[in-house]
Amino acid sequence: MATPPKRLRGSQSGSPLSSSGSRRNRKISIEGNIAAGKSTFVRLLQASSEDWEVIPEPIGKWCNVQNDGDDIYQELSSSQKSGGNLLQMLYDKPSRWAYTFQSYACLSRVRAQLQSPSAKLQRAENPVQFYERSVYSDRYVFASNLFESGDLMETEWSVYQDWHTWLLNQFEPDIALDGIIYLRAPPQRCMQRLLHRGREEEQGIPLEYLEQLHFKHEAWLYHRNLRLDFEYLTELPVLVLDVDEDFKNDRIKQEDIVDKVREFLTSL
Ligand SMILES: Nc1ncnc2c1ncn2[C@@H]1O[C@H](COP(=O)(O)OP(=O)(O)OP(=O)(O)O)[C@@H](O)[C@H]1O
Ligand SMILES: Nc1nc(=O)c2ncn([C@H]3C[C@H](O)[C@@H](CO)O3)c2[nH]1
Repeated sequence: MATPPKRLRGSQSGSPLSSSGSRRNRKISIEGNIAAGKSTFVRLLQASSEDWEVIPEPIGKWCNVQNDGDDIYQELSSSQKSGGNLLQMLYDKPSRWAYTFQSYACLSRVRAQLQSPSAKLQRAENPVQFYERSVYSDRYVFASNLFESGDLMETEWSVYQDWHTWLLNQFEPDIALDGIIYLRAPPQRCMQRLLHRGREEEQGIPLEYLEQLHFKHEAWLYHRNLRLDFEYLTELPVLVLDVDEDFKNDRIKQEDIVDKVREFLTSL
């Protein structure tokens, strides 16, 4: 069982202090169903404070898998190097690609959660890194759902959970979150936004899939009755924001949302 890292608290409204006395960077994950509006929300956050940095979901990497960084591939042409569009492969044939996808998604999320703050953030008074999803949604929403729908075999699910627990325990406290913001929207609204956005790989997604993912998010972050293997997660503060309504073109609603985020950060 993983326990939370020991942290020193700073002033009531400021960022906690690290053991060296400097302001400690806080890590917040933004969770929510497909097309709930996470990217839209993080763009709003990014524009709201110089102290806030967003680490987007590495979907570009999943849609164009490359053998980068490995010397033995240097001689290959770019088409030989390409591993293809893993997101498309997953949606076309989940039973074949679920395990590969979850491994790669988790690897890219560990990398993202270990990313050092930018130079600008290092100078910030109250630095906060916002992640679009986390190593936890990888497992407790997506992989778990793929297992329940029969697309991850029992052995694959066991192997995935084994290395997931081990890996995350190795990297704690560096990847531990300080809080989660759950963007909550009905699956029908997500479907509407998904179709409106028109990402090619997602056009065959049925409403039923979004309903399953919604159910997983609700159990984990709203009802909070999911069994978790990382002890600190059960106590982790969660801010639930209803994003059913359109706030894209409404400044007052946007300011209200940002105020709620500030208040949440102050409470951590
Ligand atoms: N509050 C909102 N009201 C109306 N439309 C919205 C709202 N939030 C997002 N949208 C629109 O819905 C679509 C999906 O939004 P977005 O790409 O931000 O979702 P996402 O949660 O990041 O998706 P994914 O899960 O695929 O990463 C976009 O076309 C966006 O413009
Ligand atoms: N199976 C699966 N596991 C994940 O960990 C995961 N994370 C994101 N996604 C899918 C949702 C969007 O289509 C698209 C962009 O969010 O990628 C995932 N799919």
